[in-house]
Order: sequence, then C-alpha cells, then structure tokens
Amino acid sequence: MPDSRTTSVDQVRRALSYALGRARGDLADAERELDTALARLDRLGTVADEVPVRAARQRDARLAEIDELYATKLATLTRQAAEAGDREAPGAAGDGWDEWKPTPAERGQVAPELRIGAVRIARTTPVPALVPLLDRAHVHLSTLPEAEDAATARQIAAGDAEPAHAPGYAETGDRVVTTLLLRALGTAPPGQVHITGYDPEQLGGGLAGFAALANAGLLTFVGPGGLSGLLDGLVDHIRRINEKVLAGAYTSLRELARAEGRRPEPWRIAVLLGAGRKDELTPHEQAQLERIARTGVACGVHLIVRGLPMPSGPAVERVRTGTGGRVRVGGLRGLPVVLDPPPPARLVTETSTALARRAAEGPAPVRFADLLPAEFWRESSAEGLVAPVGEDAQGRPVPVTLADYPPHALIAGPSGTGKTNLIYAWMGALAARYSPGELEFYLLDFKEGVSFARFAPGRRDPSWLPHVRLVGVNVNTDREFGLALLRFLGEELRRRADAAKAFDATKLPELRAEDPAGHWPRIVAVIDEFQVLLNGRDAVVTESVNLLDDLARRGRSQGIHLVLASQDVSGIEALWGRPSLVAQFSLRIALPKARKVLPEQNTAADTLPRHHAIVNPDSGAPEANRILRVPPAGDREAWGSLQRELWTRRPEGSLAPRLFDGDAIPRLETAPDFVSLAPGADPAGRRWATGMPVALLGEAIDVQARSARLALNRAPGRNLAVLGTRADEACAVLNAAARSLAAQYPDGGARFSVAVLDASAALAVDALHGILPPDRTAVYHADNVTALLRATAAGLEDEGDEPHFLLLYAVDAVTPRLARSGPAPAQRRGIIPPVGAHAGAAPKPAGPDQPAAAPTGLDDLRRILTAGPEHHTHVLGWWRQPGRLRDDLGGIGSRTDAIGAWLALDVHGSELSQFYPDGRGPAWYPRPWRGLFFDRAVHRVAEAIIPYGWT
Ligand SMILES: Nc1ncnc2c1ncn2[C@@H]1O[C@H](COP(=O)(O)OP(=O)(O)OP(=O)(O)O)[C@@H](O)[C@H]1O
Repeated sequence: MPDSRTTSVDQVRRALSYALGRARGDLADAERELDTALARLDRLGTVADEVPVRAARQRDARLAEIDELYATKLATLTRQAAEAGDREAPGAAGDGWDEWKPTPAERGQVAPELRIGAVRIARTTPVPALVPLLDRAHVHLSTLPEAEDAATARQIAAGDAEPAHAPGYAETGDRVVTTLLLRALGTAPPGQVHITGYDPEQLGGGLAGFAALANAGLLTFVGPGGLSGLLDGLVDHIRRINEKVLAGAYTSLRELARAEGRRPEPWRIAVLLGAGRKDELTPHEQAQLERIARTGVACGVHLIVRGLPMPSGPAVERVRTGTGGRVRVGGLRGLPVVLDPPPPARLVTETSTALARRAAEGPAPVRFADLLPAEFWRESSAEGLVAPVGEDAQGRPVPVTLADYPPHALIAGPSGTGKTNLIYAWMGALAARYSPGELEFYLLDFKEGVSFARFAPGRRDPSWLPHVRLVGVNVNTDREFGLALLRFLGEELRRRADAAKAFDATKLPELRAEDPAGHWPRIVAVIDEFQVLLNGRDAVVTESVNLLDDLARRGRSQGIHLVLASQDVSGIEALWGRPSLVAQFSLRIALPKARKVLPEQNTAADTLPRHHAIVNPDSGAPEANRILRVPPAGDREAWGSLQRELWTRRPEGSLAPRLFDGDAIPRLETAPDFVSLAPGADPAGRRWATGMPVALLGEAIDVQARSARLALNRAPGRNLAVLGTRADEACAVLNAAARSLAAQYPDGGARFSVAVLDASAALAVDALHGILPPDRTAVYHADNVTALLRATAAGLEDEGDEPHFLLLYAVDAVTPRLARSGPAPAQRRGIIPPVGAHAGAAPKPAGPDQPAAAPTGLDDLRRILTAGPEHHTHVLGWWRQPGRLRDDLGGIGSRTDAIGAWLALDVHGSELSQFYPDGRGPAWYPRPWRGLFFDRAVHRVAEAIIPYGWT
C-alpha cells in the first residue's frame, strides 16, 4: 500500500505540475493541500508505528479519505486542463482526424499550439498534449531509452487498451512529424508554410505524404550534401527578416503580425532527418544550427530535427519517442503522452494537393476590410488626409496622402482596369478614418452608369455615405454640371480664403487652429472621366479650365483637393496645354497600361499586373513608384456593410447627399423650391421672398437642387416664350410654370387663362385639371382664343391687382388666323401700339383718309405682351419656332423687349441671335429633355435646365 501510494503521489504531483500552466491558482491550492496531506501522512505513519492496532485502522481510514479527496481534486484539475487544451488548439490545431479540415488563421491571429496526443493519468480525463511550433519553438525528436519507454508504458493509465498495432520507435517518430506538419499547414493561411526536407538516408520520416506541396514550391528537398547550404540559407533568411522586415520596429514576426494585422513572410519549417550519428554535423553546421535554434523562431524559421543533435535552449521543445505511440514531451514535464492515431494518408495527400492548388493561384487577394482602421473616425484632417488604397508585395498597406504636397491626384487606366474600384477603396479607407466633420466628398461621374449612386440613398438601401455632399451620375451630356461643381468649389475656396484672412491665417491648418469651433473639413472632389468636361473649345471648357487652374493652385492651402480620373489622359489638350496646371496634380496613380499619367521615362505601368496600381506622389518620378495590389472594393456587400456602419454613426441632422442623375427626369413635386411654395408650407416661403409670383420652369443644372425660376413682377417684358418643336418638353415647361404659380395662390387670387392651340398640347393641359383653381381658370381653343385676347387686351387697365396668367400652348399655330381676325366685338380703346413702344405711349392717330383700323387678334396679343406685365398680366407662351415669335412681334427689325425671358428647346443658338444680348446667339446645341433658359433681367449668359416631368 505505501509503495503504490508513493507512486501515485508522484504521478499526481506531476499531473498537477502539468496543469499548472492552465489552472495555476487551483493547482497552487491543490499542491498546498497535497503537502498538508503528505505531512499528515508522515505524522500518521509515525503514530501508527507507535500505536499499531487501533491506530492502523484509523490510519487506513484517513488514508482512504485523503485518497478520495485527492482523486476528486485531480479529476477537477485534469478536466479543466483538458478544456483549456481544447481551447488552446482550436480547429485544425486540435480536431480529431474524422472531422479535420484546414482552418486557416485570420491575418494577425497568433498561431496556436498543435495537438499530438493526450496526457494519460490513471483515473482522470485525458488532457490534450500540445506542442508549440509556429512562432513558438523548434521541435527536437529523440528516442526514449528502453527502460524509460517501459516505465512510460507502465505509467499509462491502466484502463487504456494497448492498440492492436503497436508502432516501433521510428514509426512513432514519423507520426509526430506528420501530425505536426499537417496541423501547421492546416492552421496557417494557404501558402504561408514552406517546408524544406533534409533526408539523406531517404527515411521518409513523415514527409512522404506531403509530396504534392512540391508542385507549388511549398516543399523542397535538399540532397545528402545539402545540409550546409540549407542551414546557411536559413541563417541568411533570418538576417534579411531582421534587417528588412522587422527593421528594429518589432522583435518578432509574431509581434509584427499582432500589431499590423498582417504577416508579410511565410513560416519556414526545415525538417532535418539524420541517421543518428553524432559526428554527422561539421562545426560550421553545428554553429549555424545553433544560430537558427536561437534566432529562428522570431523570424518564423522553425526546425524539426530528428536523428541529429540539437543544442538546448528555451525555444526547443523536446519530444522523446518510445514505442507503441507513447512519447514524453519536455514541456509537459515529461508526463506520459499517448499519440493520437496517425492522420489518414488520404487526408495528408488531399490536403497537400489542395494547398498546392491554392498556392499556385497566387497570394491571397487583398481584402477591402484590411484597409479599414480598427477604430473609425479617429483621425484629424488638419494636416492632410492619409489612407491606404492597397498593399505592397510584402503585404504592407501603402498609404496615400492628399495634403499640401501632394495636393491633387490624376488617376488613369484603360477601361476596365479598376479606376472606379480604386476610387471606392480609397474613399472607404478615408471615410473610415475621418469623420464627416473632417472630410467631405463631391463626386461626379461623366461616364454612363451609376457608379457613384451607391453613396446616395436608393430604393433598396436607404443608407448613404455621410461624408458625401454631392453625387452626379450620368452627366456625360451635362458638362454644365461639371462646371457648376467647379464654380461651387471656387466659391468655397473664396469663402475659406476670406475666413483665413479674417483670422490672419493663410492655410487650413492655421485657420482650424484659430477657429476650432468652425466647420472646415477637407474637401475631396472626384471627377471620373473628367476629359468629357474638357473636350471641345467652347465657353464651358474655357471657364472650366480657368476654374481648375485656380482650384489646383490655391485649393491645396485651403484643403480642397481634386482627384481627376480618366481612361486616357493623353488626349486632353486643354490640360496638356497648361503644364503649370498639370504640375499641381503631383499625385499620380496609374493602373495597368495607363498612358501619359506617368512621364515617358517611367514605363512601370506597361508591365503592371491586373488589380495592381502604381502610386507615385512625386509627379511620376520613377524612383517614387510604389506598386500595390488593390482589393476589390466594388463588391456591394463589402462596401454596403461599411456604409451602413458609417451611416448609423452619422452626426445628428446629417443630410443625404444631393443626387443629380442626368438620366432621370426631375419631379416638380419633390423640388425643394416647389415644396416651399406649396400650400401648407411656411407662408413666408410662398410667392418667393419678394412677394412677387414666380414661375418654376425646370431644374437648374447645379450643385444645389434649385429650380430655374422666372419672377413675374410688374415690369415690362415679364413674359416667357418657350421655343421649339418638342411638344412634350414645351408642355412640361408651361405646366411646371402653371403649377408653381397656382401653388402660390391656393385660395384664388390669380386668374389662369389656358389656350390649347394645337392637339399636341391637349394631354398636358388635361393634366392641369384639379391643379389650377377651377373657378379662376378658363380654357380656350383656336376658335375662341381671339375673344380671350381681345377681352384681355381691352381690359388691361381694369385688371386691378389680380394677376392674370395667359398660358398659350402652341400659340404660333393660330397667329396667322389672329392676324386676320377683327374687328373685335368689345369696346375698342384705340389703336394698338406697335410692339416695343411703351405701353403708355399715345396711340397713333388715324389719318383723315385712313379709317381707324380694327385691331386684329395679333394686335391684341402684341398689346398684352407689351403692356400686360405692368398690369400683372403675363403671357407664358409656346412658339414652335423663334422665327414665328419674331414675326408675331412684328417681323425682322422689330423690338423683342416684350419677351423678357425665353426657354429654347430644339433650337440652335444661332436662331436666337435676335433675342440674345450679344446679337449672335448663345452656344447651344439642342439635346433631349434639356432647355436653355435666358431671363434678361438676371442672366449674363443663358443657363441649361432640365424640364420637370408632367406625366
Ligand atoms: N482590385 C480589384 N480586385 C478585383 N476586382 C477588381 C479590382 N479592380 C477592378 N475589379 C473589377 O474589374 C471590373 C472593372 O473595374 P472598374 O469598373 O473599377 O474599372 P474602370 O477602370 O473604372 O472601368 P471603366 O473605365 O470602364 O469604368 C469590375 O468588375 C471590378 O469589380
């Protein structure tokens, strides 16, 4: 009994020691109890000798009690240790072979210890036996002396059945090697473990099943004379990692991986299988081996050595193999371990084949998530904007800067090479680092498509990117929108410069320091396919280039940054003719096969692989090239989840960005200017700020969502002529005008006379039913419009203050008839003055031989146009040709002042010469669903607008 107790106590002491690592506190308690128990045992023994009979019984009872207590404690501890062991070696590091599959660690995750078997102690739960390898230790395998092997066999739990096949020493060693390699391969990302085998005696040594890895260069063998070279190579590699990768910033790759969330270098495992002769190593080899043993682990270089001497050291785990799958592991204080069964041969070969295939596919793609910081919105943009857009070949994120230098970027690459994707990646990385108070985006895409629309709320996804203030898509025909953005930025530049001056500051960082409560985010304006804006030689190009020049030169100090992207920047004469402007774009980003964005002598883009980019912050100087891999960032899922996350954090009161879609027909009912007119809106908002009625004609092509508007005050010329043959568009303009005017008189107070003079307008006029006040609206047709005009012309002086709006659809369809009509039935008040004469001018007296001519319907129209506005009677008419309007006004040479505002549709600029101050007409090339609006009271140059839809 005492003998077996002593053995048991010994065993337990070791088991407790093992569990120490996992359950230190419990173990300490247990050990104290154990010491107490042993002391008590001693005392009991002594007492027993003295009082043999009675005490012997008592002693046995106490010992049984202690045994029981002790067994319970031990069971608890081993169970805890087993659980801890399972946690330490999750997935491929510890799973049984039935369910085993690779579970590659996430980047930056620490490599786990690897299970080889289980610690067996009698009457307790088996505890996983873990061996440290990747980033932790080297492994040295040696053979247990026979006596120890036999003792181990005895120590193994009595209940454990001997396996049917009891492997010998060599096979047990092979099993350890195979198990460690397979688990290491399964826990690392594919391709991240490179194995080298040194097996001069062709022992196999557990390496044979991994042969498929050789196809992908993940397994190499060195021949019998190759040990020296292998060790030298590993030492060189360690030196390189220390100098170039860790570079004094980190003490190990493990630390680097933890800090940066990436692992730039694969692990290298050298399996050295000697034949057991001590003298096999030369002194040089021995020295190199020692070096590697000492310094390799920090650099991801690991040795599994068998049959060769291995220097001792803290980073060497010793595994002594016996027979029958039994081993003793140094780190487990020599406790007896029963190896797990060997991994099935098929599992080894299939895993190796799959890993080789994955590795041959190239490095794991960069992930968009890797560009994002651990915590959002922590950066200040006072000094600039810095964010990565991809990773270099070593997996290091490549930061890209927009600041004083470089202030602006040019991005180029042929179609499909990933410009849009790169912009997404960059925007995501920036938006995650800088809050909307630090950064604002203005985005414009001149190519067809809706690539930037995702940043604005959509039907499927109501979220938006809170940094985005403006999104313009499908603007390929609306260069005016690009110009509007540049004008807006120009204004902002002026505002910032003025504010800086007021604080005696010159730059944004100084302004921010002086005015900490101010809202001075950096602005990034991205214009994709910007060459569309600069194509041609018209006024839009001239003004755009001038504005670009100003923004590029002065924007840098005021935190306004331009990012211009294009498929081909080579053809943009407007830019290349201005080298000083181009020089401001010192950040150059070239995608594969990009032309001209880098200087001629910098040809790196020609050989750039797919999904890579060159970032050059030094105007393309070859030595400043940084080549990087760009992650896919266009994926709606990846992007969507970031956007939603940022959206939920948006500051209170944050407004959705303005979305301008050149392909969409705007709606009057949602136009902010209309909403503020509509009944129920703030009364102060109605009838515009000035109290005069305002007709909204269409959406202005502008950064702000505003309406093109015509103020109908009591001043000469306050009429509108819509010109062109496109009935839908002309009706849309007149309908919007009518609806917006009606909205300003919800309780009556204005008269509407609507004349439908061509069938093409019938539907549009029908659509006004229920919108115009029924009791204040009269509809006329060709057969009674003369009466309308007669009555209106005759009654102008009697109109009083009530406004009267005449909406004449296709008026030119009846003017030939109007010219013949008369005499009028109503009271004549005199002769109609010629158009252009002042309304109050005296009528031309009739000569004695000339009876007073009866005014025709056309005369009445002219009088209304001329004299009406001062009596608050306004014509909003549609003429299908400018020539007809001119004729209706009196023909060539007659004055046109009665038409103070016009909106041209499919009319060429030259046809408008008579109605334009420069006498030559505006530069206007008609395009579908666009009009050119000119109000001589407010415009210097005509502005393009988009009619509101009326259906
Ligand atoms: N780094 C990348 N990784 C994976 N896929 C990419 C990457 N870059 C681009 N792509 C994919 O390639 C396709 C073209 O990319 P993208 O639209 O960004 O090109 P582009 O240069 O903007 O083309 P275009 O000028 O015709 O609009 C897209 O399907 C995109 O998802």
